[in-house]
Amino acid sequence: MNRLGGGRTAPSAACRVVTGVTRLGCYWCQRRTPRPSPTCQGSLTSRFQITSSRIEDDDFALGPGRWTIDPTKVARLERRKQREKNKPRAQVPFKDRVKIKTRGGSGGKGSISFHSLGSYKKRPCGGHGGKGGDVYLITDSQLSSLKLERHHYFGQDGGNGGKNGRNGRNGNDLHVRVPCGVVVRRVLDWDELDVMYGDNLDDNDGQFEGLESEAEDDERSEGEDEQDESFDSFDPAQSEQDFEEYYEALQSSKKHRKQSSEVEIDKELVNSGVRADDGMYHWSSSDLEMASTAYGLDDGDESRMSRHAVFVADLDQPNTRVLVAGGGKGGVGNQAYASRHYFSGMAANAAKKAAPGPGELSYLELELKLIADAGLVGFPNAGKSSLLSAMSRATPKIASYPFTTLHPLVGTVQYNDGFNVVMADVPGLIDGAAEGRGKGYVQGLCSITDDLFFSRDSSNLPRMEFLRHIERTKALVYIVDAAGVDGRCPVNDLRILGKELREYGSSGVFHPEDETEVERNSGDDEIRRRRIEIMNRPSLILANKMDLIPKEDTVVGRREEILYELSQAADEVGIACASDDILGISAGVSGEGLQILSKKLRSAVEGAK
Ligand SMILES: Nc1nc2c(ncn2[C@@H]2O[C@H](COP(=O)(O)OP(=O)(O)OP(=O)(O)O)[C@@H](O)[C@H]2O)c(=O)[nH]1
Ligand SMILES: [Mg+2]
Repeated sequence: MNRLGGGRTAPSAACRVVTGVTRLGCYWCQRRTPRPSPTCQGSLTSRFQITSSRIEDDDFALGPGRWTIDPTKVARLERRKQREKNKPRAQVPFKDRVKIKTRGGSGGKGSISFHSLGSYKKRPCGGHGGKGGDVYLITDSQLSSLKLERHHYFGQDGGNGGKNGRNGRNGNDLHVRVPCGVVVRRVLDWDELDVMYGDNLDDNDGQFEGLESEAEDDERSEGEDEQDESFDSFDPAQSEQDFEEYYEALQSSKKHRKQSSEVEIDKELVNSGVRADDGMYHWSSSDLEMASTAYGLDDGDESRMSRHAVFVADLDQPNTRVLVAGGGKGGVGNQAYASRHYFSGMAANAAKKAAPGPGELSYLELELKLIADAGLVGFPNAGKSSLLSAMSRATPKIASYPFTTLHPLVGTVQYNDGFNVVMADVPGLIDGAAEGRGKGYVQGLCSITDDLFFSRDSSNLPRMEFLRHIERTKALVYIVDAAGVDGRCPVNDLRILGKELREYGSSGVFHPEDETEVERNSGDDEIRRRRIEIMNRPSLILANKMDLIPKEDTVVGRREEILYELSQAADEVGIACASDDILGISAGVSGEGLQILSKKLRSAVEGAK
């Protein structure tokens, strides 16, 4: 094969891609400098720098004893490559709610095998299966969107046990990267609630494997403890009796486990609703009761039941992880019974226990609540995105039409001493936002309301969901268009913004019945508190587009007048803001007032700590 991938034949369809070729040689003899020879009639006509370009057959003009590449085609390829290089990097599409399915890897099978040689002949020697890999969610501060690669995440299966006591390898754990600020909820499905409440526990195949494998573990350790038993004192009759007792005990323990399945919901353990040490999820009985009364267990509406979700974790710190689906336990190899059931027939009963445990399956709802230090709140076209792009390295879309920004975006304001303020730009608010009016993120909301897993009523107006992205901010930055480019009055705008946020904070969008009992008592409580205190946060008020108001206005002191009126309006609606925190700026044109703004922003964020 030569560099063109063609050997001494003409380039074929299978060998068209030329990768990493820096210089073309003679097609026939591959020499850089073709020499006339009896075997080579070729001559080099052009030299090009080509990397990972696609060369078509018809690029080769094979003349008598000569070949060439169409230079215009190569130049075109080069230009295309350059264009692609200069293209702005595609932004990861924003998503703040996602539903995923996770399953831990299955355990490996336990092996049933017997020694075939020497004094150990026929003695059981099957190794145990390896444990299945777990699935974790781990936070990554580099990510800002919940746009995940897949919707299904499975841990690796454990390896099977082998002969001669070789245990299977454990499956690898899987870490799913999510941005910071993700609230994880686990969807309770019909089956799970049925198991908790229903009488038909025997029909629930596979519900108790976890428990069985725990018992297997106990027995495994028992078996291992007893491995020192002397084989000289082995009595087959006694052994048979032992085995019967053992089998009976096993059966009764299984029965017991099934009967006592409700004991699994340990009332003491359950307060947090997160995974307990035994690897199982526990829910508070009140939570389950709430589910049963809310949806009615007997009405047979499975889809409605499946919407009940339980709070699992609030991942608000970077590099924290939570186990969402545990791997199955490995099957027990028959070496565990080596001492107890010496005869192959008896040990072969171990085959029942050699089956591996399945990995845990869980359906999760992930909800991203951006964690920003400051949130930008303003009407469409006020200049929020312009301000974010002027103060940080974020590249939001800026345009003169309203609702340019349809999903939240964060940027970082960097200070010389290393201090950072993360600022969130959210879609523009309008009058009635707290009741659900507005355009921001409507596409996302439609998909959410259609979603089986969310208990939102699609007949209602879509809520201003993106406001929850400013729930976790420490400070708020209100921004109004001081020049009134769209014919708006900045002072009136501020009044409306204050009113909408107040409504959102106190009742409005906030629906306590959406919260589960566990959520109310755990991490999300903090969010509720913050939400209610939304108006008490340190705030700045910015009058943007000051460049459009001349300093020497015909109306004397027009700029000062606007700032004064804004401070009056802030007092009226109860925005926590001192008079010197009301600034005139020009975010998109002259950049005036941005320096003082960065200082004020820092002190507001620091003051809120
Ligand atoms: N004259 C002037 N125009 C500005 C200034 N800041 C922003 N603009 C213009 O105002 C228009 C809207 O700016 P954006 O930053 O997209 O406004 P926004 O608040 O993000 O708007 P939405 O995303 O639609 O909510 C753009 O045409 C900007 O060029 C400014 O300081 N002076
Ligand atoms: Mg915008």
